Amino acid sequence: MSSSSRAVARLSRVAGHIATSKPSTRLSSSSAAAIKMTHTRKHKVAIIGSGNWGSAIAKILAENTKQHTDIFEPEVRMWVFEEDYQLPSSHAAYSESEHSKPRKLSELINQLHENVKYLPGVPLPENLVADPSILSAVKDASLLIFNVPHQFVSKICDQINGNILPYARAISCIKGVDVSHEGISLFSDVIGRKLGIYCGALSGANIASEVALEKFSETTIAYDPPGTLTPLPEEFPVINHALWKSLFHRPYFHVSMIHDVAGTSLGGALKNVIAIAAGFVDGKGWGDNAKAAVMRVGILEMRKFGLMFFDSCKSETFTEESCGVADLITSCAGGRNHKCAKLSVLQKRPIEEIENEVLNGQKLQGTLTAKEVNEFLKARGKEDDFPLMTIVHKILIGQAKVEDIPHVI
Ligand SMILES: NC(=O)c1ccc[n+]([C@@H]2O[C@H](COP(=O)([O-])OP(=O)(O)OC[C@H]3O[C@@H](n4cnc5c(N)ncnc54)[C@H](O)[C@@H]3O)[C@@H](O)[C@H]2O)c1
Ligand SMILES: O=P(O)(O)OC[C@H](O)CO
Repeated sequence: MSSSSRAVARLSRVAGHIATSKPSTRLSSSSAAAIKMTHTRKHKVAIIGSGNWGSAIAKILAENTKQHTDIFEPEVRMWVFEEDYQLPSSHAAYSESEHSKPRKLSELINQLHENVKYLPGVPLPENLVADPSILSAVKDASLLIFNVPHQFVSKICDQINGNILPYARAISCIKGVDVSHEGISLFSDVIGRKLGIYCGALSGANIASEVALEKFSETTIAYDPPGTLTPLPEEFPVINHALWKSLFHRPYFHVSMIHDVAGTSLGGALKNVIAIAAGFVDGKGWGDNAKAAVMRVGILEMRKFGLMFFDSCKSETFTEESCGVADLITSCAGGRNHKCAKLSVLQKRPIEEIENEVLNGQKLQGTLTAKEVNEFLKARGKEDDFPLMTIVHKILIGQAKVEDIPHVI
């Protein structure tokens, strides 16, 4: 084992996340029936985050808590990073007396049942309550769903540390990695370590706007808790694969449950870097064959990265699950990272300028991830093992050109 993978394995153990070689499980859509009905308490669900994906997932959660009231409290709290928002006069609910000035986004969401800024045009269930106080949002929640751009996670965990149920369990829907001088960590591990709870991961080929419009897609949830957690009181329904499936699965959003948290998280994080390369190639107008070459090399580098640095990572997660190759394909076709990279080539402008101009407050994850992954690889002398991810970072910082991409394919 290399020194870096030893360091990573140490970090994983500190986080209490030691992967096993358990096989993946695929559950039937009637998994709610598989949950024993001997409990007297129900799970309360909170979602931390209300951006584009945060709101789309919150909609799913609220639909399912309303449907499975034997397992879940119907009300879902959604933490909103508060901001003022001016409702456009073209909005159907606009009234001169109420909306002529900017209003708090959380108030608008609760009044209109729509996240008018980050998921406009999509009705949200009325049992979804926007909450600008993070402590109030997570209070008494036994199921915590983290869904914010990855750069904000650490601070959020610091804010809620000590204010959550000790037996809560979490799922991270975040696509990114945490790089520090100690090494690289999955956000599921960061959340678990900072809060002293267990956190699994959800990731898949899931463009938020499509999921929100209930166009069919599938996703992967990885959940593999160690046996050393603060026990869940017996009054609650047990938190297992069947329970998570009841919370996330919809007729239009199919869930595959597996145990490989590292592979699931890394697929979502690293494809964002490859999607930038695909956007560069499309910006140049090199065609679908060139983009396919980028995607082929991209999935190989993603898998190599996982297997080299995370002991628990499984090859098949990248090739067989939605969080692997399928997410890479959709992101290289219709994702924000691809779109902004393409526009930056077409308009010959930095990608950050494009991000600020066209995303209306939504955040790219690939630019920061390219930098973070490069820092990690460079410190270990491994840049040459990952030439595509390395060249993307160099193009972003002006040390290479898009024309250099074919040389690393
Ligand atoms: N949008 C998608 O299609 C999609 C799909 C799957 C996964 N993801 C992943 O889900 C995660 C969340 O993405 P998203 O699309 O919901 O977010 P987003 O891109 O819409 O980002 C905007 C959100 O960030 C919040 N924010 C801004 N500044 C903040 C701060 N200082 N502290 C805390 N929050 C702040 C905003 O209030 C808003 O809720 C990301 O890791 C992303 O890669 C996104
Ligand atoms: O829009 P992107 O590039 O952040 O990608 C969105 C999702 O991750 C696609 O699965």
